[in-house]
Amino acid sequence: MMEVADTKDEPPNVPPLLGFPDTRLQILFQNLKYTVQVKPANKGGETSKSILNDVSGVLEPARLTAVMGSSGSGKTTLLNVLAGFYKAQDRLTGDILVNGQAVTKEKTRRISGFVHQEDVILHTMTVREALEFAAALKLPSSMTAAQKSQRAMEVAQLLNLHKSLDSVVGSSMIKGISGGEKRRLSLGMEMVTEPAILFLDEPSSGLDSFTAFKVVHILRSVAHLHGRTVVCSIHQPSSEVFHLFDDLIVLAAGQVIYLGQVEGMVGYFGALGYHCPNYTNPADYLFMEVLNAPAVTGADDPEAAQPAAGGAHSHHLPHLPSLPCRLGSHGAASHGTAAADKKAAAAEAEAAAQAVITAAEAAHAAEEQRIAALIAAWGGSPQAAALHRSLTSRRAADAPGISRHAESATAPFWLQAPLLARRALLNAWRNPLVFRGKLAQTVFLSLVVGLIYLQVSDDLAGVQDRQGSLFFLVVEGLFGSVMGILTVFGAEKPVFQREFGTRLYGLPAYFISRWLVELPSHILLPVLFSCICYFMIGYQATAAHFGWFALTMVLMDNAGAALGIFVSCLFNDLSVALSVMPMFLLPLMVFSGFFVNSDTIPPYFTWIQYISPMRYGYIALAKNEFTNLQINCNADESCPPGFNGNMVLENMGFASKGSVGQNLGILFAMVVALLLLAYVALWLSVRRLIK
Ligand SMILES: Nc1ncnc2c1ncn2[C@@H]1O[C@H](COP(=O)(O)OP(=O)(O)OP(=O)(O)O)[C@@H](O)[C@H]1O
Repeated sequence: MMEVADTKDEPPNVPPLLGFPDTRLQILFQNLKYTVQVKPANKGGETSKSILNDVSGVLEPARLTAVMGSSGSGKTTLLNVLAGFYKAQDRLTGDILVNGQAVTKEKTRRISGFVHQEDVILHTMTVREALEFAAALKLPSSMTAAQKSQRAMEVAQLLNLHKSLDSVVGSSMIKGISGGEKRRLSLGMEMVTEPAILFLDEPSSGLDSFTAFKVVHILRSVAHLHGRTVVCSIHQPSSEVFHLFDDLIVLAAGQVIYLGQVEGMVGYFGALGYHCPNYTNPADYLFMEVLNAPAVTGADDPEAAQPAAGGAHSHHLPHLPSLPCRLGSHGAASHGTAAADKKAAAAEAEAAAQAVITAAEAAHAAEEQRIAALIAAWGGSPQAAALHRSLTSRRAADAPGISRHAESATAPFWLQAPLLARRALLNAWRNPLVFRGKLAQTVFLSLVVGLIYLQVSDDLAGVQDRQGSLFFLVVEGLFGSVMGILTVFGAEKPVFQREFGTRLYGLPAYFISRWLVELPSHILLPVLFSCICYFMIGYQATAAHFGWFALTMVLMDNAGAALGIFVSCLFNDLSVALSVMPMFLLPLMVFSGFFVNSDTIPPYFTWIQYISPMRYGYIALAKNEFTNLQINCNADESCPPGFNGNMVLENMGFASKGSVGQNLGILFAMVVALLLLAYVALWLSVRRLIK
């Protein structure tokens, strides 16, 4: 199958992509079996599901290989397995060798690029930015920024994206580039480096036939001119596109039914009795005649229900009984006759429906048998025997190994972090509603709380107002920021997971840059909040008191943000994260010292108060406000003699709970701990992508 025999013209205007070394990698896979654990809906326990079964083959460098098969036949799974994108808990047996060398998932990722079936690109980026971002991070550091940028533009030109360079990618909410342009952009982001192996899962889906032809032609050139190993899963290509491929792997029910040169496919299945009519697209023939039996075209046509001549290829549905077609009876029929008629009609309809079900089941069983026969035919074919001999001899032959040039570069942290920070800033800038929403919420809530507690009195009623307002502020500081970040971070997580999975950047650079970009808003907004409500409420009016107050609000906001990131990392689904958030927040709130005096908390719940940021925030605010506060009780209020703020703190159980500074120190440590937990949770959520 696999010598480089090129009889087709290369497309005229494909520039040589890069002066990258001509590293040629051959992938050999033998007896691959891949099984996943599935939890059937509405049933307990897990069951194993076999997806690939005894799949063997070879993918040659400088060849363009198509993987074809019906939907669900295992094409995506085969590409994922070969490219190292599968979960550690799933079971893969068999061998995958690259240039004769066994490879880890991580190594495979370093020597290959993968264009996934779904395009996941940050929706606020423009086409230019997305390509330049990929080029800046993936191309070697020996290239200058200008060279990387030029490379990105070359790829844009090649993929006909140059007219949309400044359009944003867009999302379901924001109109951006078209689906086909998005597909080409995903391809371009991988092609900037021209990896030694390029896997593409349905690169032409969503493209018109001319663009699909152009894209596949480019892939063919990349393979032929630069010695790359290019493998695409593809659905129903046009005849022109089909003939651009060199080699073909056909899968059915997770097994190989053909592997060889594209040109040999029709002859192979023809020998099995699947005749390809003249002037038919071979890909259509494969899908319509070989992979799927044609349905009955006319149930009443006796010829259509007969097996095809030759017998090997008889796969029509059995003749179905025609359904009764009754017109409503108008006239003089008696009630009794009508009821009997109705009953007979119902019985007839039921029998007909049953016959349809039985016929469908029989057709399904016949179809399974037919596919099993195709699998067996391939297993016993001389082509498969030759392939196995060749695989065995190649394994034994001196393996050339993988040249280090084949491994794509990973940008260092100092390059990744600023690029990610810049992108996050641009993202925030282009999502102004998020910031405006937060600003409006800050101003609105600070005015509301300011107006509710406007100029608290210094009598006993004022003590209650101070306690209530301080607790409200602590809760608002945490809740507001938790919810804000949970939605933003949760929505962005799929992009991070995809980019991290394709080794665009590492977790430290992403996490630190993302946090640093978030940080200013988690400082400025709580300070603004404090400025508005502090003086409206009329707390102790000294610079030191205000300073501690604002610092507490900043730390509460940051604790909320860190908690929000932590929870959004724990759950892959944003709606789950949102719905479980109260479960985290309510206990922290209840045991913060406002609802239950901290000295009277039941012993089995005491630990919760120590992990509640709201507790430390509330103690800090209460101490800041009540320490040495003069309270002037009215004549009608029953105050103990010498009643003052220090006695209020005694009553609240806070007198012995450390100074304002100490509580803020603990709060700061909690913010750091929550950020570390969030980092670990994020790492765990993506670990399966690389382990
Ligand atoms: N993690 C999984 N859990 C359960 N079933 C899975 C899993 N991954 C794949 N499958 C099943 O394995 C089969 C092959 O899936 P795969 O996505 O590889 O098919 P495909 O040929 O690429 O299909 P399509 O052309 O529709 O994309 C399907 O029946 C699919 O439902």
